[in-house]
Amino acid sequence: MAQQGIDWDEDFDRLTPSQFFRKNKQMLGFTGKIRSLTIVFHELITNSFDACEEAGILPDIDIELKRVDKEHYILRHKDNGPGIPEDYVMQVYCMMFAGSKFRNIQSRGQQGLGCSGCVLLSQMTTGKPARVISCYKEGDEIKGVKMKFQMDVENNRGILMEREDYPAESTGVCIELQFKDVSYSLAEQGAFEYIRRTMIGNPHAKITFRDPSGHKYIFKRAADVVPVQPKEVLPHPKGVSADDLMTMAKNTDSRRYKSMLTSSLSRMSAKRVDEIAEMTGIDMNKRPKAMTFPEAEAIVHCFKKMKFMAPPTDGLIPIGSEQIEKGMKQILHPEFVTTITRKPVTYAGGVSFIIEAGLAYGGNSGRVVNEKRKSEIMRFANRVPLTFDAGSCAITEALKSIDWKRYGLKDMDNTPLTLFVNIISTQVPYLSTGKQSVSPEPEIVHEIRQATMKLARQLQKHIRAKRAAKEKEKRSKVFEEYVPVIIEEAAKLGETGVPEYQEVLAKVTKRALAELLGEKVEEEEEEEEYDAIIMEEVDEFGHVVEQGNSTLDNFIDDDADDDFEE
Ligand SMILES: Nc1ncnc2c1ncn2[C@@H]1O[C@H](COP(=O)(O)OP(=O)(O)OP(=O)(O)O)[C@@H](O)[C@H]1O
Repeated sequence: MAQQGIDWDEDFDRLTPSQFFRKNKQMLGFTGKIRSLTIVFHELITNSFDACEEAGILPDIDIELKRVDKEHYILRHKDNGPGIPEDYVMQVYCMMFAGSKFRNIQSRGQQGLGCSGCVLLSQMTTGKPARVISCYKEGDEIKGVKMKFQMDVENNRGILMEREDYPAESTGVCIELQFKDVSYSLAEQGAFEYIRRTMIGNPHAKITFRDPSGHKYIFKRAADVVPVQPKEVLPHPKGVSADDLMTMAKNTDSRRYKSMLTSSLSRMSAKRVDEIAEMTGIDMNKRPKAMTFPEAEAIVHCFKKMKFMAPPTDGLIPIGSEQIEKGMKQILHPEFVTTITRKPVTYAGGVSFIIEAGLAYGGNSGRVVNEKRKSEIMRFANRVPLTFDAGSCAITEALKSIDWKRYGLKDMDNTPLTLFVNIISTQVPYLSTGKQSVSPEPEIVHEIRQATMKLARQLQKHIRAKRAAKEKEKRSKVFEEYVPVIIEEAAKLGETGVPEYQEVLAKVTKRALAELLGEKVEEEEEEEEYDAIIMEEVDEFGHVVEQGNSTLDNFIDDDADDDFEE
């Protein structure tokens, strides 16, 4: 009889992270053809932005997507960032959970998965190698290297196939990957829309995109300042768990519990540690390596009961309402725009975050569906557009819970309106590794509601003022039509000449109308001008459209296409 159950020698095995994600690529966000390609754009763009900003460089990104045949594409993505030193190139692109952002710092990347996920998808769908040119500084010298490699999934590392020096003039990375079973689309969840939204949240960036039909779109910079780099912040006592404390204790260089707690946590003074010692009876002079789990639990229990100052907020750098406004004006050319950046607050007791929001109305706001403009929601986390999994997201939940009718928006769906919401945090509580939706923590939902309700009130004022102005014009016309007739007829009846009445009429109509509308008579306020349109030849989305040859062709030898014949 065949043996039942587990054959431990035969069956017991372990997966490398790459093997795990090869089996579960949906966990990296790679589901569906359109979505998969958008996620690739997302990963490469966010990495370029993070790298550029860390180095104080205004991002200038060139993307080219060539269609080889239906659902088979070559993607070239080039940035002007600091580049990746040669020794790290294959780790970045072939090793899952490897990166430089595992600190308590606000950045778009958090997990060390993005780049290698793209290489994995490319390899899984085409079997083609990745090609990278990296130009980086070593001392005062700029070095360049050109590499061709594949991912060794079984061992979570890269296999180098070719390498040569590259004559570098400036720093940056250019990666070329091939994909099958993906699809380029102009739909809301497609790659083009992803770039459009990215530009609203990142007005300091420039992206040049050549689409598969050869159209070149230039999304120009609307702001010339590199965002201030957020500082790394220590975790707040209210935000740590017993397990976090155990990890700190294992990895600290401090020699006592006391110094470990004061140096690893924010808002933790020696006096507060003495209070904890008194409450728990734990000797705070012990060596951290000796910390037991029950001790860690007791300390965290104290944290929960104690009062601390809110976490420091210099680790959070919002886009800023002025910049959001610039981004929205640049891309949407709205009739009206209003933005807000709320004060930092915390969720889960100790993780700080900031909500920012913008509302654009009229112009190119909203999305065109069946030739009609509908309202649209643009969700962002740390400036990155969240394009998928809207249903479960805190932003959707908050916006759904608002009674828009109270703000005069009776048919919200059919209003030409774009609502922008961005959550800034060192720890955005994503619902999955795909990082497409934010967990609906009550504090986050509350903040989003407060921000958007404020914007809705501003819009209501604008719509009311517009309506009143129209009404004014209508009534003015009535006065202007009838008053001259009355004056002329009265003159006839009184057998006198017609007096000069135009100047008086102008004054009277203004006053009479104002009284009718219950307003104070004031000088008309001049509308604020903005130089939103800095593009030359624009298409329906308001972007420069050019035709011509690819500029990227010279960057990587064009032997990529040869691989298809292999
Ligand atoms: N274009 C680039 N220029 C310079 N460094 C880069 C670039 N792309 C990636 N890196 C480096 O490679 C590391 C790994 O990137 P990867 O996308 O895999 O993860 P991540 O950005 O850290 O996190 P996440 O998985 O959440 O996106 C980054 O942390 C960064 O240090």
